[in-house]
Amino acid sequence: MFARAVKAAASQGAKNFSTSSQNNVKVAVCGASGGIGQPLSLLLKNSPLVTELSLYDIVHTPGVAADLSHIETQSKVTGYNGPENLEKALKGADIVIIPAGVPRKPGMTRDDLFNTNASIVRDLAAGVAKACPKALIGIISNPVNSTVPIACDTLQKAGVLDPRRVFGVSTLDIVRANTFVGEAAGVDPQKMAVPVIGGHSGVTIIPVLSQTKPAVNFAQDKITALTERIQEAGTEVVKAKAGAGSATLSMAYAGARFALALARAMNGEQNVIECAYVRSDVTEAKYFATPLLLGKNGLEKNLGLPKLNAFEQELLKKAIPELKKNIQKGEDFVKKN
Ligand SMILES: NC(=O)C1=CN([C@@H]2O[C@H](COP(=O)(O)OP(=O)(O)OC[C@H]3O[C@@H](n4cnc5c(N)ncnc54)[C@H](O)[C@@H]3O)[C@@H](O)[C@H]2O)C=CC1
Ligand SMILES: O=C([O-])CC(=O)C(=O)O
Repeated sequence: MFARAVKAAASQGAKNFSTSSQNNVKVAVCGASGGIGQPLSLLLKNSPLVTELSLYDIVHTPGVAADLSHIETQSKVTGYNGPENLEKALKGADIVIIPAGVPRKPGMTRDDLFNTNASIVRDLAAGVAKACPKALIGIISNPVNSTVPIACDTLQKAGVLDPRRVFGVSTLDIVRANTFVGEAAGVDPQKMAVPVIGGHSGVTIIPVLSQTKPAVNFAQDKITALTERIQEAGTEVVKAKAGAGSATLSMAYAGARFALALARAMNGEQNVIECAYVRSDVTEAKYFATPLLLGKNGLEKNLGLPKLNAFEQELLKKAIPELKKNIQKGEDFVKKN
């Protein structure tokens, strides 16, 4: 089952950007004026799968919306500025993607963003609970390991949580793994499918290089180096941007890939598979990323843990305590606030 899933996923990265449209799909982007929000909205505007694009931010949204609305694709673009307009922005949304919040600067961990981003994600999730409780939600804002539990518990407090509809977007880890492993193996990265499981920070990112499709055969020191590069790839970009933020363009690509996978599944396409960070009982951690079969209501079937070799089992052992700590921190925040 898992091998078939990974193979199917291999063809999906490219497909996401080219499929023709069927049903109406309204996507709301919260944080639409930011470094990720703008190029992500551009990619969504360029997709025939999206029929309506609602842009929300606390600044600059009218300008971003006016700009995008001149692009010669069919979707309608609207812009909403400020918390008083949040519910209007979200009304009728089928998919809500959240890249709102501050990014890292060199020397910071993703967890250092918690104090600012926790309340941003909580307030946006509360808006979703009121305006579009059935929407599928993709959370990009860091620290994802904690912001997903925050969103879930906020929806739970409002009495509308359906855990199948809430996803932490870890697609950039898969995109990077496909690129780095493809480059090392001499395979077109678009044809590479590397499962990446766990969470979205440092040791919680677990690339499963023993289960790539096509299979690759590297010496252990190469596997260790590739694993560490995938785990630290976000920091690689933060350092290279030298104070000007973190990954935005590759994240916009990854966010669009994930949002359009949700849209394709909503439209009834079969066998749409992506890894994402969700409420899970696959490991001891209450939230965990694994390959997921997507359907009309979001998570249709969790495809579970891929087969792990001894090296990957050690990675999993290191990830679990850190994940549990990050999850607890998010849950405590919602209890206290
Ligand atoms: N999941 C992942 O793989 C990745 C996650 N990220 C995270 O995405 C987030 C955004 O990053 P960037 O776009 O580079 O930051 P940015 O600072 O360029 O943009 C953030 C946007 O959010 C807006 N915003 C702030 N508070 C808001 C609120 N209450 N409601 C709506 N919008 C609000 C800001 O006005 C700004 O336009 C960061 O937390 C970053 O760490 C970044 C890269 C990858
Ligand atoms: O590293 C960061 O802060 C942004 C991020 O999550 C990534 O690029 O994977």
